[in-house]
Amino acid sequence: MMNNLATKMTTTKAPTMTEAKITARNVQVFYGDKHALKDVDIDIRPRSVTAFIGPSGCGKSTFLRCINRMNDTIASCRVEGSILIDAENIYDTKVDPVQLRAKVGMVFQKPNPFPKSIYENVAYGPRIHGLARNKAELDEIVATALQKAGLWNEVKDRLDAAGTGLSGGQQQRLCIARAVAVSPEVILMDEPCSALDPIATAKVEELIHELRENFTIVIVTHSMQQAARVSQRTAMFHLGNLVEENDTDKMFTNPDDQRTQDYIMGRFG
Ligand SMILES: Nc1ncnc2c1ncn2[C@@H]1O[C@H](COP(=O)(O)OP(=O)(O)OP(=O)(O)O)[C@@H](O)[C@H]1O
Repeated sequence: MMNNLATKMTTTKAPTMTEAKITARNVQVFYGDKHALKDVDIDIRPRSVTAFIGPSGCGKSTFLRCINRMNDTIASCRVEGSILIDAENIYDTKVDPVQLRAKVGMVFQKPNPFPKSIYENVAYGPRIHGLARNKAELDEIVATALQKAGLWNEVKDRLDAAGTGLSGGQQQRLCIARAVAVSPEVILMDEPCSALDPIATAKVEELIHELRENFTIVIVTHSMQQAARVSQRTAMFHLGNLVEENDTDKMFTNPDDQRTQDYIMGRFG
């Protein structure tokens, strides 16, 4: 027994701080006088999917937007505390939010392609960030991003067609291709499937599964089933507090916090 335990202890490496891709400490968010997020501490692991769950208004999207400083665009919003990505404080005055958002891409609830061609939707980011030296390189980046987003075969013969002419599910994968095209390290997804039908949802979930090999993904979802299907870690928010963060399997079978238990059993929210 002791031997088994000793073997387990030497072979199972405990997660350490250095393994975190994103480290948040004492994060507080205010909208004017409203204290929307209170004292959030979390370590988010690289190349894995972390799901944020919790009842409406608990602060999931607010915290997600802290990770690429999208809250900077809301005048009444104030963020305190620190968020490190690869040990760099993204709230440091030296950090350029535009560069940060290339490193930390975002996919929104409603697919929002630009009113331009499929090609231009994907090429826009790499072009403004100077990632291609010529048209051939840009073509390559666009094709690769569309392949990674699982959309290439459906659109390769009509790259000049309008992005807005695609189905909702295809538009969302186009937005994922747009995020992937600038080679981000983190992809934030705010309820990316809420406007999609079950088939399109399944495709996006499959895609999340594949993208996890190369990207750190954080997803806000109202669907417990989706969190269970796509994530390895789950964080539960309630009334502006992060009440529990755990392995997804444990979270949905034997959570530590009564509020998580009540939420996943549908007792509130
Ligand atoms: N732009 C804003 N201005 C003022 N208050 C806001 C703003 N955005 C969010 N809030 C408030 O902050 C709190 C957290 O909102 P947030 O959208 O982060 O919650 P959520 O958990 O993502 O909710 P939902 O699941 O409904 O999207 C809520 O009380 C909300 O009303």
